[in-house]
Amino acid sequence: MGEFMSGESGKEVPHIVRAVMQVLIMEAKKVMSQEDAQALHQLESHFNHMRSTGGKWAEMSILARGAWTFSGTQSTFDIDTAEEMFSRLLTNCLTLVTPTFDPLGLVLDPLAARANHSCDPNAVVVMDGPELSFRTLKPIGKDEEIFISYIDVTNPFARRQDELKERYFFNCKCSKCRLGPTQKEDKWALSPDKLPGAWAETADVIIASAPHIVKDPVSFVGDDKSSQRLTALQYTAFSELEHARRMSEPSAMVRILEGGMKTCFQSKMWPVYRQPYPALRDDLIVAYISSGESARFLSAFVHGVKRYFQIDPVLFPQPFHPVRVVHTYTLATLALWLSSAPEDCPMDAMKFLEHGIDLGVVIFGLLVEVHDNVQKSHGQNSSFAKIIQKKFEEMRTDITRGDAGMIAQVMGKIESQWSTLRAFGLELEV
Ligand SMILES: C[S@@+](CC[C@H](N)C(=O)[O-])C[C@H]1O[C@@H](n2cnc3c(N)ncnc32)[C@H](O)[C@@H]1O
Repeated sequence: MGEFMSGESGKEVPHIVRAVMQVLIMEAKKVMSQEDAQALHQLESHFNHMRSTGGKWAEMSILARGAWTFSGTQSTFDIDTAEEMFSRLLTNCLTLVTPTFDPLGLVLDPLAARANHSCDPNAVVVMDGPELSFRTLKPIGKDEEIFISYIDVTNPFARRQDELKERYFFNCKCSKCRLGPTQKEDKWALSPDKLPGAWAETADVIIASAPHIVKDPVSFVGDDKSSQRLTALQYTAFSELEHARRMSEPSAMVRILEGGMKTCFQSKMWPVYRQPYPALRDDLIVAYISSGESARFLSAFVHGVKRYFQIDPVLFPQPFHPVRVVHTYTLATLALWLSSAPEDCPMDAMKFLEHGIDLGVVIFGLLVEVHDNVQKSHGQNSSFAKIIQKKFEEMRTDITRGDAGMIAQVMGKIESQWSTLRAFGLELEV
């Protein structure tokens, strides 16, 4: 099974361009096995569909031409072949990620590319260096089709449908989409007419400056005035998420993400698990950590606690869902940091004491949970499972210090600590 990857930072040249160049060169120089080349050419490309997308294709075609030119394969392939390869990779590449889902580039695996999409998938793709595996989320019977997700399936119905249509050229009719916009992803906390006055005014200002927003099909809530206001706020919150994702500087990201979260929180319309509210929080946790500022680690921890109790169990119902396991591990790592660096953050120790939080018990409890689920989420022999095993052993040694009875004592405290921790997370208003 051939596998080619592209780019690590890719700031200058888009990953997709590097990937196309790499494939064209591999084919031209015949370093790709015949079997792989055959598997590659059998993949769906949607070339004709893409060419009919007007302005969007004009942009893509420039990138495809660039890849063809810089690959130096013009004497082997014509531009149509290069453009078709571009479409094929766009349809079939997966994002190359670390075991903790940090994006690195693109990967194309002709076998993995055969998996179709569902917004209620029975499998999830996990990567570990050069290895790619499908981990089950539900029992899959013999001859039953394996479905993965190509997009963020926690998004509302219209957004999922739009993304799949635009990028993959199909109308999703999965078990979840067949139910339409009726599921948890589409629930508002209140009906649109309950929008607080200050936010109604903010929405009116947004609409006055860009009236087309109220018809945006992906954010559309309804035609009456209150629904139009909610459409405008939903459009704005998603735009803020996209804006933050284009930033490279953590403090700029923090500012924009906090603004987006304010829209979701203060308008009172968003349940804590409705997108883009959780995505803004996820990115904010990462931005706080990336800022390297110790004061922000406590904020990251508190948001992580809220996510752990109130969001992840709704968005990822399986405790072994790899994303949920990684989030729990991130929380354990933050707690470890907070417990070991009180001199950097003198307020933290006080804050935890005031709340009756015993960080040692919390860290151990979180690590027990990750340890219990990592075999299913990432696989027993994965590098992530090995890291968890090592951390878990270190923590166990630290707790026992020659007295094996200490583990039982700590385990006995986990339950009461969990209600203290939950209450601590609930105190965070945003
Ligand atoms: C990565 S390929 C998946 C494999 C492809 N079905 C094949 O047989 O080679 C992605 C393409 O498969 C099709 N596809 C994937 N999931 C689908 C679904 N749930 N319903 C309809 N078409 C789907 C779309 O044409 C999409 O662009």
